[in-house]
Amino acid sequence: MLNLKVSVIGSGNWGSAIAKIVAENAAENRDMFETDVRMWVFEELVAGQKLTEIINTQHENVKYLPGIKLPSNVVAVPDLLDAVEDANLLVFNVPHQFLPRICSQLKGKVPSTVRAVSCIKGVEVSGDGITIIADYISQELGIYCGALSGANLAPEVAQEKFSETTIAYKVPDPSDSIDARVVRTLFHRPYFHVNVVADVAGVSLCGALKNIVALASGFVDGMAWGDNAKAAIIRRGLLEMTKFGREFFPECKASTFTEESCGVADVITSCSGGRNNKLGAALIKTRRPIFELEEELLKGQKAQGVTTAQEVHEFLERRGKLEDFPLFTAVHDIIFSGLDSYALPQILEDVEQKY
Ligand SMILES: NC(=O)c1ccc[n+]([C@@H]2O[C@H](COP(=O)([O-])OP(=O)(O)OC[C@H]3O[C@@H](n4cnc5c(N)ncnc54)[C@H](O)[C@@H]3O)[C@@H](O)[C@H]2O)c1
Ligand SMILES: O=P(O)(O)OC[C@H](O)CO
Repeated sequence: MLNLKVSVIGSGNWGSAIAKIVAENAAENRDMFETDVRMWVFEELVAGQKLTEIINTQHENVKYLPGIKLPSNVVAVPDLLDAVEDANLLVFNVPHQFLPRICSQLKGKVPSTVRAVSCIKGVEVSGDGITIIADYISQELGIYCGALSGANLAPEVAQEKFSETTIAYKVPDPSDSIDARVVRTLFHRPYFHVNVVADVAGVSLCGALKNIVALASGFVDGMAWGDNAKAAIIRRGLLEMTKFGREFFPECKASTFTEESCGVADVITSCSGGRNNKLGAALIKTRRPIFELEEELLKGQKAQGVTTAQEVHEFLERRGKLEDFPLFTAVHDIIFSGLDSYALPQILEDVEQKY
């Protein structure tokens, strides 16, 4: 009996869907996990009632994952430190811009034997440095952290429609009771197939960078340019994603970008039904400020590509590499500098020979 206590940090669209999966598996694998799964909720009032109370009584996150019944062993907890107390395994799942504050609250309060998996799609940039989220969590909290990322639109996963995902997890200590088998057991479902690999950097970068590509594919939708243009954006986006990985994270495996769910598959799904794609299209159609549109369209959910495009742009600029990533640069400039999206073919043509 391992009796591992699992806590999910985050309760948004994906946070709630992942808490559902983890709770289903905790209930079915009592030899490995404690049945109750705590889910930290950033407390807010919904129609005058605390969201944690609604989740714990109605078993539904009515704001961020409406229409989906959560298992009764998902326990919503408003206090972050209460949510992680005595936990053996932490599952991080918040929009990445909120992570630094969460980590600063947890710093020094989590034993080094605790293990973590990050489901967050983003990066941390400071100065001319860039850090994948799993490493950021490891550095801030002094614990090992792996990464989960895949072609996983949360509403479809929550409705138990078939999808696949990739988990990068390298057991940090051979004596660990939390190994790849335990991690897979926690996340794998008949409708949610998990493949465990070792490439934490590759899996993390795929998840972060595809959101920039999805914004560009939204621009294509906004201009009604059709499927050929979208395929071109996907191709160029994948080239820039792999080039970025090769150049700044040489430990990445090329096969992660092509063979795993977190790679090509996630680019395809995000460029079809994702929030970043939707926001990119709305931007081109309205030319309204992006964060205003995000609030209006997503109602509290976040499109991570916007902040990631800003962060990646800042990093590339400091490194003098903007010209080597014309699509990433154009996405930033279309959102923040008023670049005309109709210039995309010209921009991409000018640099074609660089690949
Ligand atoms: N939604 C999806 O389909 C999906 C799928 C795969 C991966 N992801 C990734 O998962 C991560 C989490 O996304 P999500 O969809 O669960 O979130 P979301 O977009 O639904 O964001 C809303 C969440 O942010 C929280 N929040 C708002 N203000 C906050 C604050 N100041 N501090 C802390 N939390 C605050 C809200 O309480 C809510 O839980 C992201 O990196 C995202 O890219 C999302
Ligand atoms: O809705 P998006 O654009 O945040 O994408 C959601 C998931 O990352 C798709 O895998």
